Amino acid sequence: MLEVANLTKRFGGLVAVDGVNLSLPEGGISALIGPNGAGKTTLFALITGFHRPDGGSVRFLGRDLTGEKPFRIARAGMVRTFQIVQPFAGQTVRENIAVGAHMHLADRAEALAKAEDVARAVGLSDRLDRDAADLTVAGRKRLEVARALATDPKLLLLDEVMAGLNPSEIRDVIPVIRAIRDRGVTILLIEHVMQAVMELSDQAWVLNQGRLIAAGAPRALASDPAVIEAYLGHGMAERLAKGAAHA
Ligand SMILES: Nc1ncnc2c1ncn2[C@@H]1O[C@H](COP(=O)(O)OP(=O)(O)OP(=O)(O)O)[C@@H](O)[C@H]1O
Repeated sequence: MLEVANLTKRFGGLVAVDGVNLSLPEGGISALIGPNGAGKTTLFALITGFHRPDGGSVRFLGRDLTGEKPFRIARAGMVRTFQIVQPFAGQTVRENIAVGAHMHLADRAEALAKAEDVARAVGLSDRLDRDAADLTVAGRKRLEVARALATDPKLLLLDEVMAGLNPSEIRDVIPVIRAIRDRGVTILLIEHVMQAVMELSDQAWVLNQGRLIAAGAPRALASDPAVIEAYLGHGMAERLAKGAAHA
């Protein structure tokens, strides 16, 4: 579905994304993980047109979308969410979601009806008439997902939708993401909450210092020495293994 080849982005002397190759099949949930500053959000921004790559290509459903504008990429069916949610204050939750629905629906009534359908899917039905600015952090995260979902994406890229949520809020969001997958939307998520990565994703890629260093089933990656070192520092895999042997 999504083919990323040799994708590269530099910020001055820093290579934030360094020759990344990634092939995402249609269906299911995949995760992109890695330590802070690894380049995950930059990779999302390159894929969805918010940054122009310095090299490499992005193909989606057989079309070359490299360097296209975000709006055109969204129209092609690939939409991202943002870590920092900025709802349109002074507008209701329903109106905020309808903004996404207008991507394909010119008619106001149809867009508002679509917003109601999407609000049900993300568990915001009871807050449709509230001012979006009054939502809690967890509510805003759901609103961000809803706005993206209202564009009818084929591939939804979720950037840390669980950041800032407490454990019970995280537990509540996991089935929402599964339900979106069950609607036929393919999902790629950036997530630091490992419990969620383990529960949700079929496969994961690990990014470190702009490079992909591992890929596979999330449980296998958790014991991969290269992944442990990326998160905890050089030599940690060996020290952990010795510790386990002595225990
Ligand atoms: N617009 C920018 N200008 C300059 N440097 C940037 C810019 N955006 C990101 N960077 C740098 O690129 C690197 C990768 O950042 P990025 O936000 O993609 O990482 P990340 O893996 O998403 O991190 P986190 O998990 O903390 O969100 C970092 O060193 C960051 O400081």
